[in-house]
Amino acid sequence: MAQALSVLSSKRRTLGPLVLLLFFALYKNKTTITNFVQSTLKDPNAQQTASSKHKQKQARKKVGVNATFFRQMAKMLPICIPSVASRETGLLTALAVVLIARTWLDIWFSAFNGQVVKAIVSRNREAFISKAIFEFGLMMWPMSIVNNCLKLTISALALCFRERLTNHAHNQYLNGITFYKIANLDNRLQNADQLLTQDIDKFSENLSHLYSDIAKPLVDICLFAYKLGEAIGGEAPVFMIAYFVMSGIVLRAFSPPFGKYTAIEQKLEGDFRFTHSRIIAHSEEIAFYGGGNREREVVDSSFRKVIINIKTYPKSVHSEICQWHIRLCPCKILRNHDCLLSPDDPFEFHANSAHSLKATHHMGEANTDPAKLMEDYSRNSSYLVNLSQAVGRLILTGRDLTRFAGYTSRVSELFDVMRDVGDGKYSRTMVNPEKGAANINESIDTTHMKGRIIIQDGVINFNRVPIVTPNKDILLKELSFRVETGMNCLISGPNGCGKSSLFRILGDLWPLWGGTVTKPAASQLFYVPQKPYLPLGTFRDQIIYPDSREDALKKGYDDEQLMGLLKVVHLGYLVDREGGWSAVQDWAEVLSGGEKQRVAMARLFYHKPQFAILDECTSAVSIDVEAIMYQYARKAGITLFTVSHRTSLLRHHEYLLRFDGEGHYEFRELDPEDTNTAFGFGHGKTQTSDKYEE
Ligand SMILES: Nc1ncnc2c1ncn2[C@@H]1O[C@H](COP(=O)(O)OP(=O)(O)OP(=O)(O)O)[C@@H](O)[C@H]1O
Repeated sequence: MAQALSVLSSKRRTLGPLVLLLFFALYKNKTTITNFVQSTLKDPNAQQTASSKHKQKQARKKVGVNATFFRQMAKMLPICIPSVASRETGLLTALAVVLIARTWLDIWFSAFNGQVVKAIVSRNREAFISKAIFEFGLMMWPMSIVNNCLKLTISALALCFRERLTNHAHNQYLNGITFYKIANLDNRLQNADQLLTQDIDKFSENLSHLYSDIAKPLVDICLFAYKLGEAIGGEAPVFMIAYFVMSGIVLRAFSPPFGKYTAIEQKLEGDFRFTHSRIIAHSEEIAFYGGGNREREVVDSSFRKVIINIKTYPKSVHSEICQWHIRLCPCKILRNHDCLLSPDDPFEFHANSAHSLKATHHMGEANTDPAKLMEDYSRNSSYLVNLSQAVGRLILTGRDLTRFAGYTSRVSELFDVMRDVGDGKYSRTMVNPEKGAANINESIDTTHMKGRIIIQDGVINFNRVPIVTPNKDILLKELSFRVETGMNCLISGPNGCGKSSLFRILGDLWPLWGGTVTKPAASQLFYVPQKPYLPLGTFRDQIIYPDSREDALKKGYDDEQLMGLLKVVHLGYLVDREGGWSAVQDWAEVLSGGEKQRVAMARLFYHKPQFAILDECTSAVSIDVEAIMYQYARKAGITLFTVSHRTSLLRHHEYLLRFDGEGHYEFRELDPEDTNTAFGFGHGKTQTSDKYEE
């Protein structure tokens, strides 16, 4: 009874933190309260704002420990732990063993503490030396080994999770042209690079910690509660656990939406990183324009958003309240509890210890030996502190779990988008013409589209194919033409009329909305853009990309053969200049614009496809070398589609496909002398860009 009264009196002290929490919750929810007051006063404007805000809120995804989180985890966990016989299961088991060992050592340490205190109080020199020096010295070894094993196992587990998730993500991201679709068709993900690198890493690290953060306190609670029950009866652990459960519920109810904050934080970090990546990618252009200051504004503004988000987010205030309420407050209460008197006050201790232990000692008669009482005090106090810390840690893990939900939401969205895009579904925000300029989110399922593809060698045939952008803008209602091997075709038209779009449809980058496309297999179509892509690797890799050296040798191309191709494009000098075929450089920086375009043409000759699409890809090449390259292509049996405004190219083509930019086109045989109609001269929108011909 005395104990119960004491517990009640201690409870008063918990009101302080609860009041603080209430204020904190009111502060946090002030927007909600304002909305509530406004709607109660029936202000129509306020109501409208509240309703539109509500719609916006609904539209925004809720990130937290909810049903969605558990669904997402149910999909992610099998990726992280693929089977019972996996490395991860082994590490999880090892971690469980280490955690139990750690708790066992904590229990040993609590008992040891008591014995050392007893030795000091009873002035037993021998016991003190054997305990404090020998036993403690001996136990330091397993303690440090267990602690290190704990850290090592957790980081090994995080690494395994990261490896699994990253491999899974790479398999999906680099499967076919998923990476292109994510960047160009679907606009749900911004900065996929941040998701694939940082977010997966953070998710893995948090997941591995979460396991130990949940498992360790649970083991601690069971063992320390049992030990404490044995020593002083069941009331103290029961009261303590009840106190913490209540605190947990209150803290959980009033805690800020950590999951949402984490998701926003990661997105802003991704945007910030993107601003820097752009500076690296476009350093030359920015330097020529002297755009350093402008870029600085962009980078600073992005960084400011990151900082403001972190500062606005009352993480530290909440964390302090939690720490105080959960860790320190109960310890203080329990220290003041009548069974555990202040050791600073030995007289009071002596006077009250017998009564206290009698009241709380489960084992029956209290011992009045001060040394024994001191030992019990020290050991039980240690059990209590450990128990309180374990329950406190478990509750704080709830907060970490909410933050973890933020990473889970981002990584899971990455996997969802990759899966959708891989299945031919994409979603994008489009301008809704019926509702002014309002943006709408539209999901497009390309698997239900009516377009048909027929694979056939030696021909490209478009039969009533609409040219439609991913935004569903119709550039051309129907396009029909047929080109067979040997019929080079020039494509002309004003900017933005859909020339490149035609090839995106031909190359399966964009969905086919209707009609029939007949074309050879993908390996027999080759695309050469105006700005050629130069991969990481050796100079040889630039010519044979995406083949490896082994592939090239299998096709009969050794370095000598490759040199033959380089000579066709007048680049034979480059091999010596750059240090040989195996030299590795940042080729995009080292080569000039014309050299890059000629490397791309050498690559075309190496692959020798049936058809090639040359999209303004010789704009920086001199006319004489350009002519040599076109003649070589014809000899090699490569049929060309050329997008260009250069009149010098007319003689290399037999057919013309001309768009007028207003939804019309013509397909006809080409008269090499007829430069006016070929390029639509006189048409307001058409322009030439041939700097070499003047
Ligand atoms: N990923 C995309 N999403 C939405 N619209 C796009 C996308 N790419 C291009 N477009 C739009 O499609 C239209 C046609 O673009 P396309 O690149 O085919 O033009 P083009 O005829 O090749 O122009 P240019 O001669 O300037 O290269 C343009 O209005 C462009 O804005």
